[in-house]
Amino acid sequence: MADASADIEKTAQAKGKVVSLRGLWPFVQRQRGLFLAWLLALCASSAATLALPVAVRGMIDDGFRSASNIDATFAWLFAVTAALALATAARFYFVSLLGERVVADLRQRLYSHLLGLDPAFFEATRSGELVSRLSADTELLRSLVGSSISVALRSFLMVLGSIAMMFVTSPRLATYTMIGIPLFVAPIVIGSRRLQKMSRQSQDRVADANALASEVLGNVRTVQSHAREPYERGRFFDAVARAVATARRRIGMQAIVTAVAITAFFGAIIIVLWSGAHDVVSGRMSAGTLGQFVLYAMLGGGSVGALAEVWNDVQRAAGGMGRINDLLMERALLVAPANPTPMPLPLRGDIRLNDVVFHYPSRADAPALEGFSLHVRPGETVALVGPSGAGKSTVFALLLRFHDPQRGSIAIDDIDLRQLDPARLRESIALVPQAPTIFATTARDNIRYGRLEATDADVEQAARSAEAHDFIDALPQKYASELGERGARLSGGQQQRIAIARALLKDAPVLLLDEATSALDAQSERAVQHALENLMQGRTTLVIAHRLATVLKADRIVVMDHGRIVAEGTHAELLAQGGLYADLARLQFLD
Ligand SMILES: Nc1ncnc2c1ncn2[C@@H]1O[C@H](COP(=O)(O)OP(=O)(O)OP(=O)(O)O)[C@@H](O)[C@H]1O
Repeated sequence: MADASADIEKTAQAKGKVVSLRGLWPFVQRQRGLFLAWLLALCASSAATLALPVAVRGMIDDGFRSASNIDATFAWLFAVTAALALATAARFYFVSLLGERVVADLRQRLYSHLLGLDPAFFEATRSGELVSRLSADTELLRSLVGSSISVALRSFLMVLGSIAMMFVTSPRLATYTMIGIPLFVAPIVIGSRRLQKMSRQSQDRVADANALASEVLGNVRTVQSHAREPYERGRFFDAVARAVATARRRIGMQAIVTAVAITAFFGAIIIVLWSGAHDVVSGRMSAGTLGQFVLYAMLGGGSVGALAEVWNDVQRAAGGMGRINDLLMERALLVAPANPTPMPLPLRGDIRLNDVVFHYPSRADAPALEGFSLHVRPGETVALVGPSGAGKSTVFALLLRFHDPQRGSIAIDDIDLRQLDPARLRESIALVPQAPTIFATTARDNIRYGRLEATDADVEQAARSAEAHDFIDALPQKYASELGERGARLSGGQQQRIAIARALLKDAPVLLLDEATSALDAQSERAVQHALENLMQGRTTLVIAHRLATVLKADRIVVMDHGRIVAEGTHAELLAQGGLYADLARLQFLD
């Protein structure tokens, strides 16, 4: 949690190669109309800006000669200003909308791409990281397309236009200005580089403090149970103080750079004015022309500044796009074959694991299943028991085709899972996990997750069979009550019954049940057990068993250890054999 928030803040500062932004082009192309409208408005507003100094010269040189001249030049000035206002408004509108649309499109595509990736990908990637790609990085791109690129291109046009117009206005002054520029710009560039580094350090310090706060607040019970509030307060205060100290150095540097920039900018203009004033006095140049030149110089200088400022944003957005590109390049491996075998209807629910060898991608040295073979007949209930890490959950993961085994095969109704479309396969299997997910929505929609088209009556029917109806009915808004973090909190047993109701609605022929290890009170236990019996009726069931009642009811018990089956039989047979099962039973079921 702490890591994730620090990641979000730190990665958002990282810069990337500007070529990564090429990945954005297809998204911009899909908004061709808006893009062209923006370009047109951009050209119009740039032309109007560049026309302003010319209008000002007309005003200075001719405007004061007669009343009619005054009216004409001021009308011209007004027209240019009006054109500038209109074109700027249009540019702002088109480019902001372009930014919103491009990023909405990118977000949607990225999200649906992520949903299609393999479970193995999600095991290796933290969800906080993905959320940061979807939020912080796309936000960077929104401000890039919606503003920075526009500012960059406009400033670029302004720099080119101003330089050209400076040469048109006074080649001599323009040449001097060009020669003088590097002398003024060099200290600013050097200062800005240092400033950037300091600003990164300062952001890192802030991120450190935030990461610390998020870790402590996320685990506040542990902190309070150790009475470590003063200690944590001290740590946070130190972290904040470090952030302020770094920020102070940055602020000092920024003040100096600003002073140098102002001196360089206005100093240069004063020098140009001074030299131009001599030209005006000696009659080589009109006062209006000098005014025009100075305005172009200011426009050009200001635009260089804007370009430098925005360049930082462009590089940061490039970093974001690079990371998004990497995600978009991820390919799912567990996809449906070109011609998937259709799921048999009705599915009998015959399951066969044949000499399966499997290790998780991140654990090549440690096989989770080693030569594992199991046949579960249609309608049979098989209980998997074994110590922690024996490979029980892995059997479930392989049956759902979250991974493919490295050796051996897995078949349902004698069809190899690899010949099926994974989505169709998963529709035929209901999983009731140990800690079910309760979404932040109503109780009704939480159950309906099992079958989206189920009617309210179906949902209630499922809830009754899952022994969930009574407690839902007792909630303030009954089935319309919000659950999840901000809604009504449910007990472990109640959550399980919601999951059981979901599985009942799904009505899949194969059931994978991971019993909760945490003990429920006797009443909840009975309710859950009863709900499960309703659910298991007529389905092929594999259950990771932690309760005596479950193993007693199972047709067969399979004892696993180190990824292998070490014993098989009924409870009584296995107890009689002694060994691992007898030990486990003593610890788990019979205490
Ligand atoms: N996503 C994963 N990535 C890497 N290794 C994993 C992963 N999940 C499980 N393992 C490893 O695979 C082995 C089998 O784990 P599995 O979760 O199947 O055991 P289990 O019998 O279900 O244990 P428990 O009863 O504690 O849930 C263990 O050694 C475990 O560390």
